[in-house]
Amino acid sequence: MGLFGRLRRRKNAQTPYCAAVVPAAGSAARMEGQDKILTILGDYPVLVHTLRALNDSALIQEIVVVTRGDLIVPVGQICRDFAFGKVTKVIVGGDTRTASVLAGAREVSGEAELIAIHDGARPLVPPEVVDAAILRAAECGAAAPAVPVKDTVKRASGALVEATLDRDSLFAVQTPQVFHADLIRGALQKALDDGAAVTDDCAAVERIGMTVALTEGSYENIKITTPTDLLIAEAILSGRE
Ligand SMILES: Nc1ccn([C@@H]2O[C@H](COP(=O)(O)OP(=O)(O)OP(=O)(O)O)[C@@H](O)[C@H]2O)c(=O)n1
Ligand SMILES: C[C@](O)(CO)[C@H](O)COP(=O)(O)O
Repeated sequence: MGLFGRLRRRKNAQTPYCAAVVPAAGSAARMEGQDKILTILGDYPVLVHTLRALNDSALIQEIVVVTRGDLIVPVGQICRDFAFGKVTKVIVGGDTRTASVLAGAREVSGEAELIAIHDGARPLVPPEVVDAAILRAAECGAAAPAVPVKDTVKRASGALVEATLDRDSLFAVQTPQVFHADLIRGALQKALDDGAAVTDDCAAVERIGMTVALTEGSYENIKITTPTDLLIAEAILSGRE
């Protein structure tokens, strides 16, 4: 039976077994010297917020954390200290996000039919965003949360505008991006083999001709990329208390 046939058959049954892969092996080059994975947000490291959101999801059965070699010990300690019982492995990632995600996707258990890839640097993902992406991927094999872009977006050459893009068709994509396990392993391997620089996992799937469904994201599901994002994240967190 084909990839999507197997998933469709389960549509009205239990949600397929879903493993999360958390890429947290980046170098945080845009953070002006702060290590964004371990930096404190509210009372806890960023990664603690991220893992708590995934560990608490009833639709996620196991979690593989991918980190840098120099962070293996502190990250492992965090998983024990905070009793994240679904974390089965903490492994070392690669030079690119794609290599890190693929390393994690290869370490999930054979039971996993779906893999939800969620940036370690997106600590504020709401539970309904996680659920919606997993449930949609269970139906169609590939899904990711997104929000409509709020700015007017220009295409430019240097500092000269070439065109104003149609905002109604533009979305900012987030994580978790959820895929059938074999599909994402194959797509990421092909992207690496081809030397294709993809900035998200959907792009690896798109480039082999597969369709990705979008689900409702959240403007609070920001990625900590620059120091300003940490300030915004603190404000979002305070608003939740
Ligand atoms: N080789 C890499 C690069 C990135 N990531 C992870 O992918 C997520 C999204 O990447 P990004 O925000 O770009 O993180 P960094 O690569 O650390 O940031 P920068 O590009 O500023 O160095 C982060 O959780 C990051 O740790 C990873 O696991 N392995
Ligand atoms: C995967 C991602 O978070 C989706 O928005 C994003 O593409 C990562 O990109 P970055 O280049 O690592 O910031």
